[in-house]
Amino acid sequence: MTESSFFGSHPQLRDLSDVDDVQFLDTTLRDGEQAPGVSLTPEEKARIARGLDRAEIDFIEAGSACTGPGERETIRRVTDLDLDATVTSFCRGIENDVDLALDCDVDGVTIVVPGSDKHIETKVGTTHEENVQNTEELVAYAKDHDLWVEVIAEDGSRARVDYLEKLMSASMDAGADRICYADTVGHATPDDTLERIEPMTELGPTSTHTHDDLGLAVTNALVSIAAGADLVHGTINGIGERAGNVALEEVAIALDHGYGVEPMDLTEVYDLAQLISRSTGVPLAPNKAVIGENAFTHESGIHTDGTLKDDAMYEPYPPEKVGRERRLVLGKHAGHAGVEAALAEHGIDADDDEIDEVVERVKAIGDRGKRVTDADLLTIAEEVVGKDRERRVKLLEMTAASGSGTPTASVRVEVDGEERVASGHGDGPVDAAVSAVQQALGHAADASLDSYHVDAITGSTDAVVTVEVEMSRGDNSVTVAVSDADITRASVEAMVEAIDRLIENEPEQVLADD
Ligand SMILES: CC(=O)SCCNC(=O)CCNC(=O)[C@H](O)C(C)(C)COP(=O)(O)OP(=O)(O)OC[C@H]1O[C@@H](n2cnc3c(N)ncnc32)[C@H](O)[C@@H]1OP(=O)(O)O
Repeated sequence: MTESSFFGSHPQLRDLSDVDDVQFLDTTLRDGEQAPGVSLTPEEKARIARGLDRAEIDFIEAGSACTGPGERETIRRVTDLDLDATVTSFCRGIENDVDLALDCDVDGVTIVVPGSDKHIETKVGTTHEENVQNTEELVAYAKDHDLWVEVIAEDGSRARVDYLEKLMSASMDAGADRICYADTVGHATPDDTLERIEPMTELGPTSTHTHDDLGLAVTNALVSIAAGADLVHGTINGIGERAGNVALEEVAIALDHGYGVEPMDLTEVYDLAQLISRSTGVPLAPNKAVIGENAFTHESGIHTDGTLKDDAMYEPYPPEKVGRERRLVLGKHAGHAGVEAALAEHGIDADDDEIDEVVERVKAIGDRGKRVTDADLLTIAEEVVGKDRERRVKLLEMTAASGSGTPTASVRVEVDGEERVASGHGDGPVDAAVSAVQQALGHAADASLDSYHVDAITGSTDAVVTVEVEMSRGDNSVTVAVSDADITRASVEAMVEAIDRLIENEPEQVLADD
């Protein structure tokens, strides 16, 4: 935390560390779902809403009731959950939209009315005066129906400042609980934000809704709070229209780490981010703050060495703060300290010269543009340390069939020198083959598949694919990558090799035919 605050030194801004409470309105289920191609089922929305509630998010915008009966069913699934959060629906400045929201039993509505000339005249086709009057009537109508009401002036960042004040002031006078500044198209600089939101905060409780088209969504949210806003709209993972909404986890960590303000339970955020990514099909960028795969992963030798000496050497805050763990991985940039630590983790003793030899070979794999898996490291280490290793489990043969019927597969494996044959079925050929392997291996296959990742090396249908799996059994975990033109074969080979590694030091009985 800083001694003298940049924000606090500006006459119109408050010091963020003096802010008592900032609330969040999560709109992942509404604005987030507006990201092209995203559509959530009622079950998915309910699961995400429960996660948001666990993370102590204050408001959940569950959708836009006006969208249609399917959307209303998803909103009802959320309102039925009886969450601690206040559940809202987006409504246009239309009475019927409020009625449709009421049908979904929401606690409140965000009423979105046009704010800029463009939105008033060209989009909605009304006048400035009529827009104010309509807004007043709608707020009164929603309040008469016991709803919590926030009025959002759409495209507020391109609105005329005097008109924005007039519209927002009329909304508060009509009984709105809060008003919201919206940088709908992500056009605003911090100066634009301050110019518009500061007078709004004089009128009543003010929220801020920022988008990331200029990469300024977090900055503008922070400027808004410093100018007096006390509620931030945003989405987890920053999904949303175009370049997305402000990522709530980024605002949360900036407030927490920088200013000691805790607007949500950040320890829940990583699980939530993954759930949302899986449900929406929008992958998490590896370099994304807080939730990206690389946010707490160190590969380069200098960083790994520093991190081994002091966890905080190359991290602004510990991963546990956001429900994550640190990972040290090996690659082209590895150094002696990182390799030594990785070998120790796998119980391999090597002297300094042997470690240096392993470093050289690890770098050679990296130089070929490849990731270095645990299996690569262990194979290199075994060669360098001169330890011969007998594989206990080998895949000898595999066939898989899929078509209009249930996918099936059969495998022939060698287990401690003995051949076994088994078959299985599943949701697809990979699933069927994995089931067959599990049949063949019995208890030895009691390992969990923690991650499964496929990369096509070339972009055509005859591409060689690399399947990378991470599997664990008890406290041990291992990553293995296998490349093959056949995705099923690569998947099964990778899993069999991972299991072989995991049971390496286990007694013979573990592979007994059971
Ligand atoms: C900033 C934002 O995120 S805006 C939210 C975006 N969300 C959505 O669009 C929700 C999903 N939308 C839908 O399912 C459909 O667009 C519906 C059901 C809402 C409307 O469908 P349609 O009646 O077919 O209208 P259409 O989509 O063609 O056009 C939108 C209408 O909403 C009107 N409208 C847009 N914003 C507002 C507003 N803030 N207040 C009042 N009316 C508005 C437009 O003027 C237009 O009406 P018009 O055809 O009379 O000119």
